[in-house]
Amino acid sequence: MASSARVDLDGNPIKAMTICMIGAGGFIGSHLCEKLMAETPHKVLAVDVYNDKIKHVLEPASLPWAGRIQFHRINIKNDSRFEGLIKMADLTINLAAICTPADYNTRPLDTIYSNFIDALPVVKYCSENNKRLIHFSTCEVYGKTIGSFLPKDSPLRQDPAYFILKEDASPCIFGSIEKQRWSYACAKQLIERLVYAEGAENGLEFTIVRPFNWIGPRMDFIPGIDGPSEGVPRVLACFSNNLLRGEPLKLVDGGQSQRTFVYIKDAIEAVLLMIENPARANGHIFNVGNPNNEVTVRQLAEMMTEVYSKVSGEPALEVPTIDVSSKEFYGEGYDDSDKRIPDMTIINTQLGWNPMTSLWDLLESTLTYQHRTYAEAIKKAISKPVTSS
Ligand SMILES: NC(=O)c1ccc[n+]([C@@H]2O[C@H](COP(=O)([O-])OP(=O)(O)OC[C@H]3O[C@@H](n4cnc5c(N)ncnc54)[C@H](O)[C@@H]3O)[C@@H](O)[C@H]2O)c1
Ligand SMILES: O=c1ccn([C@@H]2O[C@H](COP(=O)(O)OP(=O)(O)O[C@H]3OC[C@@H](O)[C@H](O)[C@H]3O)[C@@H](O)[C@H]2O)c(=O)[nH]1
Repeated sequence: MASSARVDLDGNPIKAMTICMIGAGGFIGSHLCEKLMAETPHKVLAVDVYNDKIKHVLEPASLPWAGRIQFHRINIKNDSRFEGLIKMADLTINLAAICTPADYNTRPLDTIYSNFIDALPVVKYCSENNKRLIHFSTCEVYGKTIGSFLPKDSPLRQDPAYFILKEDASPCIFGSIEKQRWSYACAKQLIERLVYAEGAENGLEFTIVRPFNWIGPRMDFIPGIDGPSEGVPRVLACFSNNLLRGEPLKLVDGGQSQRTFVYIKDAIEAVLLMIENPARANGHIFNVGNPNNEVTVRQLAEMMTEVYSKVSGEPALEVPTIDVSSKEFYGEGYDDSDKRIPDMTIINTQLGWNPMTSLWDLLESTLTYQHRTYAEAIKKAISKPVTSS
């Protein structure tokens, strides 16, 4: 429940604010809207082209927070009405982006436009109107680790100095231009530099967030159910789809890449701290991830298979995974980040935030949600007779 006695990390009362949230209808936006409505007195001007994932927060009118959230169906690419919303707000949060790897090498122009060009007016309007901005970047701006360039048997590969990713020290290492996978990371890096420069030269109050694989309910879509049958979402949804359909999980290039996964609900706590502690968050770039939840993609597949069997009551497949090449799975121009462990010093020091949820626990709650939400629809889709055209 919203309460007027809420205080920030320095003990000062938190004043209710109006937040313009662009990309509010997506995975992260939906969780942030829920949190802001259920636990704070803030108002949200929610901007997106879709609202399916936040319908339950917008309706019915009897919701306890009705009147504190408004949905504006605006495509920021070609509709400048959002400038008015930024002017009405105290803070703008920009989440809008194309952010699925299957798009980076196959739709590089859309990817670059979405992550750089379309974000430009948001930064400009915030700067010109002296409005605070929280901009969502990505851990992909780090690209590959320095350690990945060392010989395979080099003992230095075990040295954290060669793989831990630090906001203020690590370089951004991308592949060649033909590896169009990096179109996204490069566009995100340039918009980060622009936001930073607006802060340095024009006094823009900004915070940049670098999410490290946030996962949980409502992430992306299940192909053929609530998204295109040929679509390729991020790994959580790809593997969920395989499990729901009783198919082996596809391991790209052997599933050797490593990731750290953080539960969306933990990560949202970090974002709320940024929102409500501007003095501690402004001018900073924050890694937001869980360094304790590191696995290879192969280990993730094995764990998801075990957890899904537990929550669905269905036996695991005898052959739970198959290998596919990245060219076959993603097409020409794909490349990968080898390893992503966030350094947590800055977010610990500034905001005292630490993630709480283990990978097993977050998969258990997420796959319970996936099973409850999609199992029936998948059963129906599979049992439909194939019609010849
Ligand atoms: N989920 C993660 O782990 C993760 C990791 C790194 C970075 N990020 C970043 O966080 C942000 C949000 O990610 P997400 O996982 O919620 O993705 P998402 O795709 O679920 O959400 C993005 C939302 O932005 C909206 N959008 C895109 N273009 C728009 C436009 N032109 N006008 C209006 N709305 C538009 C989409 O409709 C979508 O609802 C992105 O900037 C992404 O790059 C996310
Ligand atoms: O079915 C699949 C899907 C994916 N994968 C692999 O799983 C790993 C993770 O893939 P994801 O689709 O979750 O995406 P990545 O972690 O590579 O990038 C993500 O990172 C941070 C954000 O900016 C973006 O949301 C996205 O770019 C990759 O190595 C990918 O090749 C599989 O092995 N099988």
